[in-house]
Amino acid sequence: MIQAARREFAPAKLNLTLHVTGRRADGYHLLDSLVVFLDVGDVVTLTPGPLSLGIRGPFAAGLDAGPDNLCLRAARLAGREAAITLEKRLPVASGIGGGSADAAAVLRALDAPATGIQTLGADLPVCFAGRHSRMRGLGEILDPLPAMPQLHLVLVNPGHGLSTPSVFRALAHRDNPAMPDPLPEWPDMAALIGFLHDCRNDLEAPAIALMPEIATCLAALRGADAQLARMSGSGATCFGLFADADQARMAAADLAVAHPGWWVTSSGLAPAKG
Ligand SMILES: C[C@](O)(CO)[C@H](O)COP(=O)(O)OP(=O)(O)OC[C@H]1O[C@@H](n2ccc(N)nc2=O)[C@H](O)[C@@H]1O
Ligand SMILES: Nc1ncnc2c1ncn2[C@@H]1O[C@H](COP(=O)(O)OP(=O)(O)OP(=O)(O)O)[C@@H](O)[C@H]1O
Repeated sequence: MIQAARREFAPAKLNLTLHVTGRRADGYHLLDSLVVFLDVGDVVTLTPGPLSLGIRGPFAAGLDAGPDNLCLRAARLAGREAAITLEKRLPVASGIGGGSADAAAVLRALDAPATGIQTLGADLPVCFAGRHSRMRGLGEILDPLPAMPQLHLVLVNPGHGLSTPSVFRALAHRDNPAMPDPLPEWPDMAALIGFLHDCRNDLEAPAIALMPEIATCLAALRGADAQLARMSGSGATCFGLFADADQARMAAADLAVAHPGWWVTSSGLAPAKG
């Protein structure tokens, strides 16, 4: 059992790019992705007590607190007991890694080692490290990114979850080109955005085929003057990059008014980890 209470932020994960470069015999896909962490996220609090989970917050209703919840699976993997409270602020099954972020936060709060964490999900290693990374392999090969300029983001989710396996199954071409190696430096946001325009999220087209509203989200971000709009992960959350924090905040406010059923928020990057 843990000795003292711990509170841990579980930042949203964003795939600025997601290239699917192959598929293994076991059906898992090889990825090449720029992954960054945001200043929006869930919060987990652990207090001494037998293993338990309570969920509150705006997206609590969409999530089961049973034994399959990734917070409980993470604690069991670590072999530790704690009373866990999850403040669910991120939409569930939305391509921004909520479950993986929560599991990683529980493991950090328990000072658990990284051993075996990928059994909880392909996004676990990057979320556990919590560092802006180039992520390859199935998600286990991580290289820190060159210094990132500050980004001014708006996240938009159409309000329905999307299953990751079904998006991978709907992918038409599985052998797509990787990102350049090595990656260039990005001295400012313009350089990064120029680079991102030459990259892709290969899961965007299959996700749109399954949930056409994703295309509406992307069009709305572009209509709000985003310099780049793209889907994250296996969707359905999309992000727009804006010129500055004020423009991002104003675009988020306008989009929220125009689309009351959507989850809309402005965000910056989480502070870089050393
Ligand atoms: C798409 C990403 O969000 C990109 O960051 C992640 O790779 C998905 O990570 P995750 O949600 O932790 O995914 P997991 O729970 O491990 O896998 C869900 C399902 O996605 C597919 N999957 C996932 C990762 C991967 N490299 N290849 C895959 O084919 C598999 O069908 C798998 O059963
Ligand atoms: N703590 C948790 N938070 C969110 N989802 C969880 C959690 N525990 C288990 N799950 C299950 O995991 C599934 C994926 O949820 P999650 O929010 O991690 O997806 P995602 O944002 O699409 O992730 P990714 O970007 O890694 O594909 C959901 O269907 C949900 O039922």
